[in-house]
Amino acid sequence: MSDEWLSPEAIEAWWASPSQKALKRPYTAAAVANLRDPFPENTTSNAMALRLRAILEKHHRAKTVNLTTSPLEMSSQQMMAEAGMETAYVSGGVASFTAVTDPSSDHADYTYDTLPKKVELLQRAQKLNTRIARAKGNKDADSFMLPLIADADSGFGLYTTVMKLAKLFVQAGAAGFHIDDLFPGAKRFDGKDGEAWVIVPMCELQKRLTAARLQLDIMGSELVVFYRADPHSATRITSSVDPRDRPYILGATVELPRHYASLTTSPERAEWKTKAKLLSLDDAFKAAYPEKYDEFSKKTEGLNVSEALPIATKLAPEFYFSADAARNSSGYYAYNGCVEASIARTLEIAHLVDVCWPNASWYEPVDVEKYAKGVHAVHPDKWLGYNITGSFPEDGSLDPELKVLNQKIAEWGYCWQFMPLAMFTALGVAAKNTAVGLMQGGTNFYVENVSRPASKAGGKDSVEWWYKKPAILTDTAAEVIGDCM
Ligand SMILES: C[C@](O)(C(=O)O)[C@H](CC(=O)O)C(=O)O
Ligand SMILES: [Mg+2]
Repeated sequence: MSDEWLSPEAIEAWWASPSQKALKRPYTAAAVANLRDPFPENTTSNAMALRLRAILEKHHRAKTVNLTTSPLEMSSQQMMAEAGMETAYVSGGVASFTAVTDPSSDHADYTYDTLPKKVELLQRAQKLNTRIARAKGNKDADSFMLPLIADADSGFGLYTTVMKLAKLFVQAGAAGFHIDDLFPGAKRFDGKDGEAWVIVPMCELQKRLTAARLQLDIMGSELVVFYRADPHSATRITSSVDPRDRPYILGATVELPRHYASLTTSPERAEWKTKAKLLSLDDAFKAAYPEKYDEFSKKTEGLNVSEALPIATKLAPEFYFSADAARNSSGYYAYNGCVEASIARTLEIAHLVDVCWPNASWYEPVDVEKYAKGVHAVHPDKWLGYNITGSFPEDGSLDPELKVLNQKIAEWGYCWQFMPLAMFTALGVAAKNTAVGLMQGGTNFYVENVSRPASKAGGKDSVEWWYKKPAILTDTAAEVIGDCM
């Protein structure tokens, strides 16, 4: 145990260092020192996180974007490194199919240690690669180590789980992770009924990110925290408690005999939504009583929906608005997802995170540009991330736009972009060719179409794994141990 490690002054000095100085903590260095373990366990994670920080800053300054994907295992990860990719993403969506005992669509319902375990495996694989390369005399062996940016989803619970999760990621050697504002357990991808994208209130998001930051500080961690903003896709929010969510919470403006939650069929629900004329409290009041809106607005500043509603009805006794009527059978409120909501949230929490990313399952250029402008207007030095997961039109209609997409993304100020499913899908394509080839061409197909191209693809080093590559380490160890005769 070193005095320096447990000294609040040393923690403050670290907070003033280049990697940390843009962050603002709502707690003291003394509180962090009190919570520290006797010894730091951040070595690999810190080295990789500092490497990631340098990469992000380089691209941010040059107005270029670092594009990457999600490796499934050591082989695809090594190919990414050899191809010159500078970072790698560890996707929860991919893990839902490949790192669990019961694969399913991505509901982020795997255990909270699933992604840290995946990171640990990939990290150790990278280290193995590095040892092999060094044993073969490669002076640049270190370049095989890609900083891994992992999916921490919603943090899997309240602050204690978030802290445990952050700890596991540091121990596993992650360079970064992202946390979103989804409600754990409610994530769905079909979204047919508009109930799939449920976020927590602003205060809960802030607690999550503060908990993550606190755990990283406790561990003396340089890990890069990404806020994945989901409000622009959200259709539901678990609570109306936070005044900052008031502009986006929707309520019925027409009184109907039954509330939304009591309806069971999709057509009934759709009809209800049309008849209820959903609006936010402010928009509803403004539309009904434009002449009284300024007074309402002044009197309700800083109040949440339930606090502001009685003031509205005092000013206009005939006014009807009910956020409760629009709650669904899980009790969640209706939410007007829009890019403005994502920007507003990002600006509230920017001091706690290093990278901000508007999560989208499809290319929405107008919103992507708006988000970057909105965040950079206030925080010009904040790194921005971007992803596209969705499928692309097979008729090629979007191809001309996609050809210049990365350049545009970079111009708008994004320095990191990833396509989480690219490698997963590509391996499927390669697997199909291999399976069909083996069926038709037998062993000779393997030699001609797999192992020989693998040797060529690896240059001096074959990309064929099995015994050939790591054998050099076994031989070296055997030499060191000797015969002991
Ligand atoms: C990027 C992502 O976090 C992932 O797990 O790969 C996805 C995003 C998506 O599929 O659009 C997710 O978890 O939602
Ligand atoms: Mg995910």
